[in-house]
Amino acid sequence: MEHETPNYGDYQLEVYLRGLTGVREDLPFTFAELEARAHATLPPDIVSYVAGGAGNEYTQNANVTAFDRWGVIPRMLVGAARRDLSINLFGMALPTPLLLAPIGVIGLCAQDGHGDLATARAAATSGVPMIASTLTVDPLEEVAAQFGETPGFFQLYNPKDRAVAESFVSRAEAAGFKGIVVTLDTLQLGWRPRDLKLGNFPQLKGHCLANYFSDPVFRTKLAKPPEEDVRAAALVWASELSDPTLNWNDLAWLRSLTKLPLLLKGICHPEDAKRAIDGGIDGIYCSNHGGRQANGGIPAIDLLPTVVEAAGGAPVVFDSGVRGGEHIVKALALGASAVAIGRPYAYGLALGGEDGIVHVLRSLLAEADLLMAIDGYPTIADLNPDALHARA
Ligand SMILES: Cc1cc2nc3c(=O)[nH]c(=O)nc-3n(C[C@H](O)[C@H](O)[C@H](O)COP(=O)(O)O)c2cc1C
Ligand SMILES: CCCCC(=O)C(=O)O
Repeated sequence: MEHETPNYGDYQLEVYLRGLTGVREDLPFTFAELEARAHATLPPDIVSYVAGGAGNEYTQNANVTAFDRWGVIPRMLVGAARRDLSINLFGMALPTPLLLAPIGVIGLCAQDGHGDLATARAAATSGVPMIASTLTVDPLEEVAAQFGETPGFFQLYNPKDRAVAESFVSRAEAAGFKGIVVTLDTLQLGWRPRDLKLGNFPQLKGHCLANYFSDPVFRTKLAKPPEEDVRAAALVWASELSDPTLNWNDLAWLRSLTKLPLLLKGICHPEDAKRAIDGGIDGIYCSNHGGRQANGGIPAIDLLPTVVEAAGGAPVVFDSGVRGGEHIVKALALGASAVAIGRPYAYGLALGGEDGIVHVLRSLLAEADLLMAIDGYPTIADLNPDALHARA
């Protein structure tokens, strides 16, 4: 059978031959180096915001180390010369199992302050869909215009005023987004000591609110337009961004927002997953927000298997702690339908703009693909819990 996707591991050869292939030789190949160099490049308040997590960051760090509990069991001579990493998500044929997680300040990780547009272009180049945050620097229509053939998802923070939510979703539909992600774990902002210490919340300075400020329904709430008084507009935004009273009785209303595939982000309990699917939600997004929201939580990967089981075959997107190809392979083996990348691409953007994101994605895919080749799992369908050994 002819495989549609390339062997992503071939990036290794391109890198070795970089003098001939034009690969950027100045970009890192490990997360540790990516992070260290991005932190040295970005302004300190952005480093604090992107790198920081809730409390003493136990959950944030455990998200990553929890993957070490699992080992991929090598299988030999299974015929893994060609791999197929393609997936089908809500009827969309995607070349890879990756997505770009919504990152609210991604705009500010780019030198020109338009990182949303660079991310959208990287999505177009790589075929990895971007989940654009509500909190983009550029209006969602301008972000979507960069997607090319790659489908995009829009992430909604459900605002207090339902008319604002409806406005965002209808704008996203009109702009051509192919799915909506409603984030549930940020009804209140977490306790983030790094930012507290700096008195740092970028949005309160009016950063990354241009999409919000471009919304005609939101603008009706402002005494003066943001162009005249950005501080006052940011304060209205802060009070309106999220409805902390949202609850399961609102599920039917959430469902009624769109006919597009609808996912709920932040679901980590099997009963919540079941309730969402029973209520007509199309997919679950299992995530603990990278440990930025609640400290003392369980690493998200530990909760993925029961969420997958409860979702009963509905797609489950996973993020939180994915730093390398092995993490992608393990999340897929534990039942994720797709894996979203968070901080690594923000750092790739900081170091190399659109090229930096593409490099990070290609590196992650190469590492995952070579692991599947070497350990004998040629397709994503071959990855299941039997591929993993759990250390006690
Ligand atoms: C700087 C930053 C901003 C974020 N903004 C959003 C956002 O606007 N909406 C959202 O649903 N999640 C947001 N997230 C959470 C990510 O979508 C994702 O769940 C998280 O980054 C995964 O953790 P990891 O990056 O440690 O792998 C943000 C994460 C970071 C690091
Ligand atoms: C009010 C939430 C801001 C964006 C976000 O999700 C994050 O910083 O993690």
